[in-house]
Amino acid sequence: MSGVVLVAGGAGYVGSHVCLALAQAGFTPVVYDNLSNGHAAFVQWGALEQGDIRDAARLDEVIALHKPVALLHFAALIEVGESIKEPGRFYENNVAGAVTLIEAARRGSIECMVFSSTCATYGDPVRLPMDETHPQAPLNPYGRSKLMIEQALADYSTYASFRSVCLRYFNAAGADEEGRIGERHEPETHAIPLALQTALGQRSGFKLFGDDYDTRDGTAVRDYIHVMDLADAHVRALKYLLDGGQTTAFNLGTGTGTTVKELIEAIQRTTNKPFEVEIAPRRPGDAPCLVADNSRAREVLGWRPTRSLDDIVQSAWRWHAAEQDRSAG
Ligand SMILES: NC(=O)c1ccc[n+]([C@@H]2O[C@H](COP(=O)([O-])OP(=O)(O)OC[C@H]3O[C@@H](n4cnc5c(N)ncnc54)[C@H](O)[C@@H]3O)[C@@H](O)[C@H]2O)c1
Ligand SMILES: O=c1ccn([C@@H]2O[C@H](COP(=O)(O)OP(=O)(O)O[C@H]3O[C@H](CO)[C@@H](O)[C@H](O)[C@H]3O)[C@@H](O)[C@H]2O)c(=O)[nH]1
Repeated sequence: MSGVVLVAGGAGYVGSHVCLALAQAGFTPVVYDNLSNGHAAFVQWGALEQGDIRDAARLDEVIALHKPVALLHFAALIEVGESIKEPGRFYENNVAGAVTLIEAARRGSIECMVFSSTCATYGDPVRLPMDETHPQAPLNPYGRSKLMIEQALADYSTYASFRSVCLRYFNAAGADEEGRIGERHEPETHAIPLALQTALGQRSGFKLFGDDYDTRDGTAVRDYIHVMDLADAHVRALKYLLDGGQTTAFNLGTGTGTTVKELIEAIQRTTNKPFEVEIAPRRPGDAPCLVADNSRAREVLGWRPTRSLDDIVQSAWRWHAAEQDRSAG
């Protein structure tokens, strides 16, 4: 399969890795990004069209120019803490922006889209691992903004023949194995980059948020999934839709949980640089344990995560160490 695909938010962390996988699979990604949190240097596998998803006229222009066959939508504000402080920005960008984008796609005769959703739409687990039928009760405006678009997409499918796949990522992590792109969020709030920056001496210590959870070592459990495994799932979801597949959602996680302590051990082993870990209070809004049941993506998309936690940490370490060298040079 081939064709031009519009990648909204493709200059960001996950979107740029998906562009790499799309190009490897024979597609032509065109990135549409306002560069608010993205990086022009991450756009290496197709054109960059600068623009905002809330700008209908600019979207019409770009879609008319490139005539994409499908849309992949990553463009969003992503920081949970910020969403609690400024919910309106999240509803404006992630909800109103997504609707503007979907409407532009429909005007441009695009019939389907892949949407970046999140396990944060589930909220506190009522059973583990979580499958796609798990109740969705987000704990914060970020998660709710994503759930609202999932619900809008269900209506677009039922009433407007606009099909979609919602991909509910668990914890995206790691980097392109060749070190061309990686995770660069500003400010950074994710555990792996923060710990690696601590190992590099860029931060004085790592704060571990809570060691009093009801888990095997008291620290929170997450399902870390390699960003290139995520990218592979996007290519499969796109092909599924282009083959006429119906609207649905898939969990993207490995099915294996890792505690924060285990994660820090893996990072110290790989980097061989011990660093100080301070036990801090729980971070508000954090669930004790989030682990995916990924059976549906395995069965319907034929997807299998192939990279381990060590692969995640090693690829991320290479990227962060090279970033440090780049900024020093
Ligand atoms: N990183 C994770 O662990 C994770 C987990 C679950 C879901 N997600 C979802 O995946 C997607 C990508 O996340 P990421 O980590 O790559 O984030 P990111 O911030 O690196 O990428 C988001 C991109 O969207 C762009 N963008 C934001 N608002 C825009 C707008 N109004 N118009 C145009 N471009 C805009 C940013 O400039 C950035 O390039 C997001 O939708 C996020 O909610 C991420
Ligand atoms: O300095 C830190 C940072 C994180 N953690 C812990 O490490 C784990 C992972 O945290 P993080 O990397 O911040 O990811 P999550 O908060 O698990 O991921 C959320 O954040 C994403 C937004 O980027 C959402 O999309 C995901 O769905 C959502 O689960 C959690 O238990 C945190 O409490 C620490 O102990 N210290």
